[in-house]
Amino acid sequence: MTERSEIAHEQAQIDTLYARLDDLRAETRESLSTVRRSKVGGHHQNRSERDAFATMYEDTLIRYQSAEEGLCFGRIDAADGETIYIGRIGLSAPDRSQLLMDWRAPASEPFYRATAAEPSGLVRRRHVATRARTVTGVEDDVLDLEGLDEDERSRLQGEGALMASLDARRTGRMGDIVATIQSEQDRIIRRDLAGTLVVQGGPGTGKTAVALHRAAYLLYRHRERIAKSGVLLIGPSPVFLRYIERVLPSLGETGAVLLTPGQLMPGVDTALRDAPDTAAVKGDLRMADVVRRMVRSYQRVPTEEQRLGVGPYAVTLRPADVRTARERARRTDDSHNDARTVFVQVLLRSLAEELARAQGLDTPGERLPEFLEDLRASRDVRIAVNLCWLPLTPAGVLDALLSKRHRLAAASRGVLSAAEIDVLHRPKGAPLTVEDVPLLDEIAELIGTDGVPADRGQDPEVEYAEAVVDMTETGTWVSPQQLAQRYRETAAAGEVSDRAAHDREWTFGHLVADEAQELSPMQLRLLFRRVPSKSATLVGDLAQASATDAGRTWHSVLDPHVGDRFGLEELTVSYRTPRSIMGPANALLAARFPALTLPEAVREGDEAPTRRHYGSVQSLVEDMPASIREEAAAVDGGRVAVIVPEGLMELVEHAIAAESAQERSSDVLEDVGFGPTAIDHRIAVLTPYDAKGLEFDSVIVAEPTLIAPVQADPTGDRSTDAGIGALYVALTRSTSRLTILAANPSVLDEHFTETGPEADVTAG
Ligand SMILES: Nc1ncnc2c1ncn2[C@@H]1O[C@H](COP(=O)(O)OP(=O)(O)OP(=O)(O)O)[C@@H](O)[C@H]1O
Repeated sequence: MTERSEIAHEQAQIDTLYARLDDLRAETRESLSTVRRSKVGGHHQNRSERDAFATMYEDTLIRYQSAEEGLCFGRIDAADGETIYIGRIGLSAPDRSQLLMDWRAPASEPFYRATAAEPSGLVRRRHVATRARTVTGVEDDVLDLEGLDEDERSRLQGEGALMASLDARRTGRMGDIVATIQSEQDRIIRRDLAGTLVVQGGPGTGKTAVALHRAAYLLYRHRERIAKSGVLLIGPSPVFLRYIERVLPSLGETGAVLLTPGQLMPGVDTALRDAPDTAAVKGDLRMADVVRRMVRSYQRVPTEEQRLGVGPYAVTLRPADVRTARERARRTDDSHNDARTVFVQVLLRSLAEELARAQGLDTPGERLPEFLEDLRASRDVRIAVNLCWLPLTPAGVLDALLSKRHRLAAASRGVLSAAEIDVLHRPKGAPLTVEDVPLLDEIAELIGTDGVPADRGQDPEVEYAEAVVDMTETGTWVSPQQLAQRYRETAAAGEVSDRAAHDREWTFGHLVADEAQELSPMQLRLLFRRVPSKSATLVGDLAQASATDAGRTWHSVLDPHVGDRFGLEELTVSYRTPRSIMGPANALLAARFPALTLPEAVREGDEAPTRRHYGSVQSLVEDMPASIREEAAAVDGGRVAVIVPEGLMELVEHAIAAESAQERSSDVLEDVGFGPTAIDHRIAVLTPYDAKGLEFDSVIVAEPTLIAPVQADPTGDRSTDAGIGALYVALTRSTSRLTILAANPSVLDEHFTETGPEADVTAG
């Protein structure tokens, strides 16, 4: 058959599938309206049954809606003549025969795994490309060995479909890759739920894509086990979470909670980051000891006896009695605030004996309750008891620890050095940082209370629900408010996000952590507390770590948390960054990380990277608007990132604002974004940290030496390679164009050729 007749054949199939999808959607909408109409009145059980049905229909509708674009993207033909169509969801005909197989079903596995060398019982795999509901092309991989030579082409499956998707202009948001998952990725996506899995891979190897598809896979295959407890998804920054937030809804999945490490403690939402030396100390596991000692320091035995007034009488508080009460309380093994009840009970009992004696009695006897009440009413007693065992809040303890030097020194004695104590010390009431969150959580664990008032700016349920509704275009039938309300009320995804926001003790069914190389030991300790089963997927790249440490391995990172009980997979092909950029970027890294496999780019790239020299930082910044316009024009509607060292951010913002104020006609500089919503704009100006995990058609990196300083290090000690990871991140964000603007020499000089003198116009 010719390609045209093949397309016509597949069009007929696709038409049948969409017709079935339309029928099912109409049926579900009808059922949902019926349930909603009958929603008034009835007793509690009826109402909750109706709510359960409404929930089910809403979820089903969201799934159907999310499947509209690219409903079916392939088919496999088995050697025994059976043909299976593969799609975003499963569909069956009214007679229950299978029309379309969900990509996550076991029967779909060969679509992703089969190669000419190992055809998995297939003779052919076909990729079907569609636009809206129209078939635009078919591409076949012939898998029958008889029909093929030994051929390396089998390593990349569906090469045409893959390349088309990789070459497409970026939209600012990550999309799913169901149609073109590669076999090394599929193997990871379908790994068992149990245990911890680490996926190491260079920039653009699909770690984020794999992590998200794995979450969707696990929610599908183990819905019973993990949908109720949910999947916790951690990403490095708010802008990153915004970048990926549509992928799971586009796969029809809503049962995941997306948080940054600054949001892991209920009631706290911070993106402030400590300086690297402070962050390193706060992230060290020794801090668990320090905060434990700090909490215990609130359980004090006075050095002397004290006289306490109780109405007209006086009683003596004796150190020995306090010690006995403290021991009894500590023996309960309860947390500080819970054990305090026992402490107070035991201590008040002994004070009641005193009070009885003060009133001429041998023992309190039947008047005990009355004596206890008198003791509780005494201000002296209340103060004395609190001084011995104060009820605590996590924020209060942390603030005292970090702002009171003597307490910090006492809690850290023999654990931290004087220099480490110095970098921790800060003024009272300083705002909370991301690195404080695991400390707060550790304290909360020890004192047994959430204690922190809720302080989330926006309602996370409504925000998430909006993304789901927007993504799946279900707005006509389900409003974000309805969905968010349901999230709050039902045992579905929403309860999970609600609990995550309000209940520190909620435990998740699975953890997915992206950019896991950024997680400190204390952050990992917190995360594994949220997932006691240790069922986790951690994806990251040691070479992209902000804190460069060439000696760090995944074993050293995970040893304190799971020992050596974790699986390690490696991804080696960069789908994002072309060879023209990946080559020199890898060269920068190769000497520093000899143990790491640096990724091979799958695409050649048409554009050589550019490095421009300026006479001064000022001329570089002044020329920035022109550089941006040039790149925006070159990618014609695509996305541009300007990656700027933190120290230059203000200057750059100013230069762009000044230029765009002058410009009258419509100009790309009017569509420049900063901060967490930067990616909603054609031009995103980002710090190297915020650029983590993102990708753009064109990337401009400003003054690299402010990201990774050139070290004059005669000893050749590579451990001083600060910022190399961050610079590697910046360089590898591009899918096609890279421009480096530099006024000063940088570590890139030896790897990226300077562009000719015509670029040097502003040099002075
Ligand atoms: N099998 C695939 N089919 C189509 N596109 C893919 C595939 N695998 C990866 N990609 C694309 O490659 C790009 C890089 O993927 P991703 O962001 O997941 O990489 P990463 O390893 O997380 O990168 P980084 O470490 O830089 O954050 C994305 O645009 C992704 O959609």
